Amino acid sequence: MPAPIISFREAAKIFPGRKGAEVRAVDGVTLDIRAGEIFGVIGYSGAGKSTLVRLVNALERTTGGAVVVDGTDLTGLSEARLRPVRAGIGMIFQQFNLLSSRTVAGNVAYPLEVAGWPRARRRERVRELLDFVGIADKADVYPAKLSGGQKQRVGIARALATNPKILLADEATSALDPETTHDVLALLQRVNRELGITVVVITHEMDVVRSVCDRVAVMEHGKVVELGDAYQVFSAPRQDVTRRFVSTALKDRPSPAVIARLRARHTGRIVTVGVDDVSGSSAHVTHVLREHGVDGTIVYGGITEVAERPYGSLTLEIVADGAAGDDPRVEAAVAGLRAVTDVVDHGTARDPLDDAAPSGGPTGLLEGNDL
Ligand SMILES: Nc1ncnc2c1ncn2[C@@H]1O[C@H](COP(=O)(O)OP(=O)(O)OP(=O)(O)O)[C@@H](O)[C@H]1O
Repeated sequence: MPAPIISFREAAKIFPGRKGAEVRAVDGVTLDIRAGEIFGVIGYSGAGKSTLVRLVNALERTTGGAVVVDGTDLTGLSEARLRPVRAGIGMIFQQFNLLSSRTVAGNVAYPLEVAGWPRARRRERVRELLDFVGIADKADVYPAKLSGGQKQRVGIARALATNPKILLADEATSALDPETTHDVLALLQRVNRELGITVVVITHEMDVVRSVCDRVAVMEHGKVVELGDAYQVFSAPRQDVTRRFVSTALKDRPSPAVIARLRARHTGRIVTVGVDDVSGSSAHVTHVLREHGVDGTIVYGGITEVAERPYGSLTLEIVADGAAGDDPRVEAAVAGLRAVTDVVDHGTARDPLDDAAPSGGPTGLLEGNDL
């Protein structure tokens, strides 16, 4: 297992609040972020995500516990001793934080000027960075003339200028439309894979975690309440807060209202089956239906990717001989499906079932998206 590049050890940040009350923004977090991964921190507003990540570059100092970055314990370090640690960390922001009085090239050159790079090397490096992020043609343009996606590319180029080992992305795509979000996330993936940079992504969007994160920590009230591989967290969320986030990113499960409409529209047996790359691949499902001599028509659902692996569910209307009504073959097919994947049996219009509990396969079923 790769060594951690960032370790939180019972890390705490308590702010003095109003009327002597205190705000426990980060409340005893113990967590390792591994070198080379894309790590997501997700939580609702006020959960403590930004504060946690600001402890990494000491924009905030801990009030308890420790944060160790690339082997250096930041606790009590002087500003001078923090400087080399900070030089190894780049950061990008939701609002981009570009200097409006400087051109794109000027913005990217800024950290190099601060670090004392000579002019010729600066020029070369800026060109290289703008090429990497795909906006070489905008070098002489001012930020006001750029789209949000282009501004974030400048932010990324600037953050990478001095070759950091870690990139902190604080809601970096929250101000962007879905298509631009996709492009910027793809760029962050290249930063991770091609440059070997550890990326920490703070977000309130589970879709961001779904598309790029290897692992994820879910924060609530300053604490990490769930931690794991993104795929595992999606397929078997343990906490309510995590389930709520997961259901915002996976729209494949029919809500009770949708199930009622499906039952009204289709006379056959309505069954939702999980699809993943371990147990319930759609090939297995098709095979079971054929084996029992029944037909399955897809009436709802979707398969997407979580951490680049297939995940989702299909809701099927299962009938034997094209006829509605009880048939032992349908019953046997549903039992057969339970042997290969997780199944929720919604029954039929005449005989509805409310089989909300997960059953069958190895992973827990997600609950409906009836939020
Ligand atoms: N400088 C500060 N002084 C006092 N309280 C603060 C300060 N910074 C953050 N907090 C409080 O700490 C808690 C956690 O804030 P934080 O910004 O880390 O949460 P977050 O999960 O990043 O939320 P958001 O997405 O809204 O920024 C909140 O209650 C916030 O009001």
